[in-house]
Amino acid sequence: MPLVSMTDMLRKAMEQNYAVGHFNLGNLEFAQAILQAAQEESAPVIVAVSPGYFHHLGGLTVAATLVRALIEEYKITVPVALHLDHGQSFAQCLQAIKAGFTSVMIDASHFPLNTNIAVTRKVVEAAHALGVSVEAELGRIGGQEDDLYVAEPDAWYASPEECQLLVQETGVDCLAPALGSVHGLYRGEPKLGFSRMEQIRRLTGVPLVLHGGSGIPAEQIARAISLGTAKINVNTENQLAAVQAIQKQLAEQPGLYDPRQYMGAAREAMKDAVKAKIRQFGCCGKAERMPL
Ligand SMILES: O=C(O)C[C@@H](O)[C@H](O)C(=O)COP(=O)(O)O
Ligand SMILES: [Zn+2]
Repeated sequence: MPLVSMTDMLRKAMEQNYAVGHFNLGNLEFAQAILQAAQEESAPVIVAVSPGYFHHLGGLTVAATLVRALIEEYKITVPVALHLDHGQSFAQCLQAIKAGFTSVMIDASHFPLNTNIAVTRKVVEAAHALGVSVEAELGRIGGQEDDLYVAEPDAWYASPEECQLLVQETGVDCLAPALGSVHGLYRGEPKLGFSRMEQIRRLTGVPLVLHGGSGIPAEQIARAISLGTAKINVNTENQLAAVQAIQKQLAEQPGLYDPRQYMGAAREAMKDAVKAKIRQFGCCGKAERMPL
């Protein structure tokens, strides 16, 4: 089955009130777990690679080749989009497209709005000419730069009017507005900006993306989906599932050294974690089967 862009899968998700899971690729076992879970749940899925992992994975071409090979080997028939996560520049987005990615995110959110619009528009023009979907970001999603947000609390929540302008001026396929979610573990209860989310959905009309999808309570996920969130990014929960499974194996068998055993346990734990997210997002059974 060929890889597909995110455009149709996200439009359908928004119309039918569910979200497609975006899961980041950390190594071989992540790829295996994500693809097998999606296939077993009959769900479209987004496999994502962020720049911090390029070196670890051996580069973008290795990541793309790995995903394509596993799709063929496992006879995956659900739609799979291969997505560049948090792309940092026009050049990096082109590099991903050249490597075979079918979707890119251009994260120009740290620039002033005009520059964000200009960079995003350039990526959209190049990507759309090749049938590749584009995600943009506005505002700043917390995580490693938490101190910045203490100094600039408004940056946690994107302005609906600026989101409208960004979408109108660029033609992006989906938008990740900062709405109080953070990457990694939450310190306390997440406080998503639902009224802004509703306004942004109304003003932009595009599927919305929720970054920092790990650790958000189920009722907030359901509410976000009801307000137009059609893509939810998850990484930390899969990483935790993997490391906890490895720790358990090693605690039970301290002399263990065969990676098939401890990495196999990690893969099974991630597969269960991905399946649970797919079900929580209402995406189970939503795949239109693709030809092999
Ligand atoms: O960790 C990465 O490199 C990717 C993440 O930024 C991803 O885009 C994301 O939003 C996942 O958030 P998490 O579930 O809080 O790790
Ligand atoms: Zn993210």
